[in-house]
Amino acid sequence: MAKQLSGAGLRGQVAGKTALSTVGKSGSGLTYRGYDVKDLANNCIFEEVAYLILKGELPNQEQLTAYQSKLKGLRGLPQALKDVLERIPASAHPMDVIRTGCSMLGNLETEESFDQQQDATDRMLAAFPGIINYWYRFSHDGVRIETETDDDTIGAHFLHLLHGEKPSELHERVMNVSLILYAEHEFNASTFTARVCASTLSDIHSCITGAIGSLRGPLHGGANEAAMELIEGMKDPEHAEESLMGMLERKEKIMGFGHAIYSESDPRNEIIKVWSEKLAAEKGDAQLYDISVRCEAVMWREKKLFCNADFFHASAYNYMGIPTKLFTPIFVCSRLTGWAAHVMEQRADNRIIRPSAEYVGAEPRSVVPIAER
Ligand SMILES: CC(=O)SCCNC(=O)CCNC(=O)[C@H](O)C(C)(C)COP(=O)(O)OP(=O)(O)OC[C@H]1O[C@@H](n2cnc3c(N)ncnc32)[C@H](O)[C@@H]1OP(=O)(O)O
Ligand SMILES: O=C([O-])CC(=O)C(=O)O
Repeated sequence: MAKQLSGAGLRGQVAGKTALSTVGKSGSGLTYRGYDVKDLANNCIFEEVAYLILKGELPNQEQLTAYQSKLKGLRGLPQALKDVLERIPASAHPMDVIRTGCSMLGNLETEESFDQQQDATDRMLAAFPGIINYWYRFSHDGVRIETETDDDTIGAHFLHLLHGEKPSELHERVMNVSLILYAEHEFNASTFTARVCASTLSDIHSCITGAIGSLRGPLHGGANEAAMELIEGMKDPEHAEESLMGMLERKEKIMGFGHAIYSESDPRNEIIKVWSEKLAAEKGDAQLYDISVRCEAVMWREKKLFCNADFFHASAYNYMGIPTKLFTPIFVCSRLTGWAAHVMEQRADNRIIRPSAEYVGAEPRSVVPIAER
């Protein structure tokens, strides 16, 4: 059954055209340029999907190899950017760090004309894992890491920078799946932010910086971190059930559940859930997974609310040793593809986005001289 889309928050209003993705078109599906996300997650690495989203078609082997080697060659960070990152305190939120890093990159390597949009996007795709991990490792461990690795995929590169060693095949695969699942999602809040900014004919770094700010909130990308904070406070499935029942009674919001468009399920959930279970088995510790499964059952039983893409990402990332505060920045490293493709699409057929407001303020009135107020 399709969700009733009306009311506040521009729900259900068509705000433009896109050829990039469909969300919930057949009730629960998600497609990128016509391909089912499940098909892509089962058969591709993230770079193939980034290529598809940014350039329109899946690459052949030769194109993919060339694209991966281009991205690998763009991983180094300018010294001026490293200097800025070193000045950001360890207490900062990594989403603020990546927002600043993106903005600083825009100062150093400004997009001077729209002809540079593909190259500027590839540079950001290659550099974002380095930006976030350079700051993280410097501020938390006091080390200045080399941001260039020889890993073929962005997923492996990210984990390599974070942990200082190449990840296992399983972890690299999960990162690829995760980055594919997060890559694109039509007119969600952060993408719409990027498109509004693009519609003023602004530069791509401004569009992406704004989008990062929108993704940060707990109602959007920040939910994967909030979900982790929730489940790590639960001792076992029984305790999870008890805690959730209390939260529901107090009418608290449960992060990682529900969706603005999907009505019965988020197709990304069943995919990442399977990988979370595999990671639990690898670790020989299913506690977080079992707690998450119980949360899913309770939320459906009590409220008909389902896990969105973020919920099982929490346990999956945790099993791979990723600190909770880096969860949403990984989302950024992926969604950058969708944001940039939307910026390009907006630029190709642009009219400034400028809706109207229903005025609900004071009736017309005159200024009373300040001495008489
Ligand atoms: C990658 C992503 O960005 S996915 C989204 C990540 N965000 C979250 O997980 C945050 C938690 N979820 C939510 O806040 C919401 O479900 C959103 C923001 C995702 C969607 O918001 P909406 O479209 O306004 O939700 P919707 O119209 O379905 O809400 C219906 C009712 O269910 C309630 N509800 C929706 N989600 C939840 C939840 N997670 N916990 C508790 N109640 C909820 C709403 O409060 C609303 O109740 P009301 O009518 O009494 O106000
Ligand atoms: O579409 C939305 O509103 C939020 C979402 O799931 C996403 O951006 O991936």
